[in-house]
Amino acid sequence: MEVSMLMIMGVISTVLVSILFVFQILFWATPKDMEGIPGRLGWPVIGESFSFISEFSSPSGIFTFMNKRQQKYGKVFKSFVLGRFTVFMTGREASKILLSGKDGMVSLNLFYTGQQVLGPTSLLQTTGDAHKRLRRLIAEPLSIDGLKKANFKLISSSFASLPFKIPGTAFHRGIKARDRMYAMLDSIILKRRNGEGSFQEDFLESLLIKHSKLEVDEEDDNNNNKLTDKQLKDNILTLLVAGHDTTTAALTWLIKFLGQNPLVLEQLREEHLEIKAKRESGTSLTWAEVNNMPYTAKVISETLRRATILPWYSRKAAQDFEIDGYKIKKGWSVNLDVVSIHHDEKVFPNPEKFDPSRFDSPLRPYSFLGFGNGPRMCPGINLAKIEISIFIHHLVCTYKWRGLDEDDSVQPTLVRMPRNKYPIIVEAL
Ligand code: HEM
Repeated sequence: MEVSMLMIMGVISTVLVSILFVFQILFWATPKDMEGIPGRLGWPVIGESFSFISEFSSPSGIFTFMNKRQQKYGKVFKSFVLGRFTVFMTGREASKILLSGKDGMVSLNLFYTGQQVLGPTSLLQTTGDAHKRLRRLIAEPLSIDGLKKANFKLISSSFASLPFKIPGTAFHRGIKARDRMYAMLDSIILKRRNGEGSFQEDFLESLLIKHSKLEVDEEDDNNNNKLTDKQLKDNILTLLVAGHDTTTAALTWLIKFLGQNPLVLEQLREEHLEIKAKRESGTSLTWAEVNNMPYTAKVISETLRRATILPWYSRKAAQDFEIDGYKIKKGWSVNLDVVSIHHDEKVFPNPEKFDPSRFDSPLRPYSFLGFGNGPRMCPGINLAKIEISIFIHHLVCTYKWRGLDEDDSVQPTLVRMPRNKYPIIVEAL
């Protein structure tokens, strides 16, 4: 049964893809409105996706792809990548317009597969006032005050790229993983509501106590402060997905950059050994200590600048607007090229160098976007910084390490990560 279903679905998909292919070859052209935007679309159907993906995995990452085209066409150019007509843009002006979300100018532009896996009430799928409300409710336990109480555990989940829900595909596995996560959350929520098991003061508990209700009651004045179980589950999943790969990638790049920059490591270690020396032996790091690690904070920012873990921020124009003299039309996919912003020589001289002292004095807004900016700025910023700071403390106080494979290529996934995952040999100091 499973095999014949598979075959039928395979044939249907092949026919559909072939029709799409022929259609695209026959009618392949820039959408009329986009003609005024410089740039080229590349081959029918695939556009410039091959060079996009192959340059994505090169040591300088997507920067080469962007830089070549910016030299030729300027800060705003069009392309066709990963199945979409897209306008790429860079610079502080573009960041301000796309990230500040002023006047509802843009909305988030998730791929179809991401939309399916995350569920309709995820923070990433809502816009405008609904988004603001969800952020207020979901992000509160992630604030510094919330975190002081919480013991938030991150579990991995998966995203997929090709939209074929056929057994064996990444998309299918992602949907299955999502369903397993929902079932797990259902059973945990039920147990907690019935008071079964030991009480746990964690992120889920704080959401359940404060916000959860079984159904939205239109008559209830407090409605605005409550979440249904569906909204709770969609958003816990969203936080897990958004928080897991980003944090692990940041830690991997951090270890790589520190290994390659012994002077930075030495200065970082000094900061942490000093903190450790002042602490009574056997006690844990305190909030006051984590909040007073100035050099560590700069090392984290420089890691996020140099690695640019999320290399572009994707939006959909919610209305017509103009940027650098080009008219952007409602419905277009517009991507902010963050790698170029983080490698702008005027703001970050010698941009390839790993140099935390760049953050000695404050930068102009929208020059550094490690956690984004505006209404969609990362709500996990505090949690991520705390996790990384604590990790650094134990790492540099206890261990030394060396890289086993200095291959510099990058994994071609949405979250930038060294392709070899940077294996190391660790020894006690
Ligand atoms: C080093 C780790 C992290 C980095 C570099 C990072 C980076 C970012 C960036 C750049 C954005 C904005 C993207 C855009 O404007 O399109 C973002 C959004 C987001 N991040 Fe993070 N993040 C990290 C950790 C986390 C953690 C730990 C969580 C959850 C606990 C999290 C949850 C989210 C969510 C839910 C959004 C979407 C917010 C919205 O659309 O309103 N992130 N992150």
